[in-house]
Amino acid sequence: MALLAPAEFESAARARLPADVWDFIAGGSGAESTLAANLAQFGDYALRPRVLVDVAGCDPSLTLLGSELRAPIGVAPMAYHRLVDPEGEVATARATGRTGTLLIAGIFASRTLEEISAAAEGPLWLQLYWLRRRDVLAGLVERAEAAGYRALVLTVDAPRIGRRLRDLRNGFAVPADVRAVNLDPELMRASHHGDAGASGIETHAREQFDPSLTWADLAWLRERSRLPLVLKGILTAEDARLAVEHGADAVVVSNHGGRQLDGALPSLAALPEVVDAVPPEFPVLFDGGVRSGADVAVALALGARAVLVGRPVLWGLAVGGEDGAAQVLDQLSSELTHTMALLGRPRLRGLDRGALSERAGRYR
Ligand SMILES: Cc1cc2nc3c(=O)[nH]c(=O)nc-3n(C[C@H](O)[C@H](O)[C@H](O)COP(=O)(O)O)c2cc1C
Ligand SMILES: O=C(O)C(=O)c1ccccc1
Repeated sequence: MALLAPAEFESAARARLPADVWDFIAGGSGAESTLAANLAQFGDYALRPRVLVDVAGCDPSLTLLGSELRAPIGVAPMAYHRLVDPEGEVATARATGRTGTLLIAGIFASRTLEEISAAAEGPLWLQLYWLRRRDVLAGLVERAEAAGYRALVLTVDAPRIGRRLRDLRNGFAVPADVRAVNLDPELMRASHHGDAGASGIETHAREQFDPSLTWADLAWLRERSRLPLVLKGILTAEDARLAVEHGADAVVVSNHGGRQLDGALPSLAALPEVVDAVPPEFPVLFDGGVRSGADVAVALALGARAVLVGRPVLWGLAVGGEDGAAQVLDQLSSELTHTMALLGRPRLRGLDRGALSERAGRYR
């Protein structure tokens, strides 16, 4: 049966993946309360459609930090796309190119930065974790610039990895044939050895991530690159202001898809305070629980400039490789256009809080 909406790819993907890989992708940290709340929070909002507005030229295109997009939609940085498809990030890059969406490749990509950029027709950004080995980080930044990546996304919500109980129970280890090929194998060794009580991912992050990173260190990264710097994992007005003060070019409101601090506020609940804390033109991106074009519209109406989508892209990739990922992205983007038309807001700028009705826990 045809899969007609992003959410319909979930069970099809699950049926195709080994149980421990499924758990790694689907899971969150702790009791998974933040994971669930990310989805549930969209239920606080309903759309307020205006009628008899000319929507003949509905247009969701935009330029974001110099990157031209056909829709305000990007693929959130995720490790190891080869866990779900043999072509991995190369397939994802072709899918974003076809759909005019953004790809944020992860530092733990399972294809080289150069292979990914050769496959990408559209804009490409690179996500980084702050490794203890700053020389390795500097090398990656240099390679990214040379390969045409257009922004750096530093993930700031992971001084250590969240306690992901599914991965601990499964003793999840990254399979030997799926590798973070942009990093020295020596740095990645722990990722491939899970056992009951310790996932490979957690051990690896404990060894390699620098938990002493603070705001003052950002200058080091700034000095090494002229690319725009995006901070991913901001959930409060206080940190949004600090991000602006320390020269970030954008932030991503995110709780890492419920995979880091369990009990953290749902991403959508944090969005308005972050938007209100930054200057009017400062780009605020959003991720966490976006599963439909209507969800995209809600996040945009709350002030996000663009949204990132995580798990649904891996579902698409697992089900149909490049075509599957492209279908998910295409569906999100055409659902958004459809929503804008029926909502009577044919322009992204017209999507504001007036498009929403808010009642806690009421609508879904
Ligand atoms: C399998 C998987 C791997 C991820 N790997 C990373 C990563 O390496 N770096 C990062 O910043 N975020 C990572 N994330 C978090 C995503 O970038 C994003 O914040 C989250 O998935 C958004 O929520 P959603 O899946 O509900 O759309 C990962 C998420 C998943 C599901
Ligand atoms: O960031 C993550 O969520 C994640 O799953 C991950 C994967 C590899 C290394 C570190 C974190």
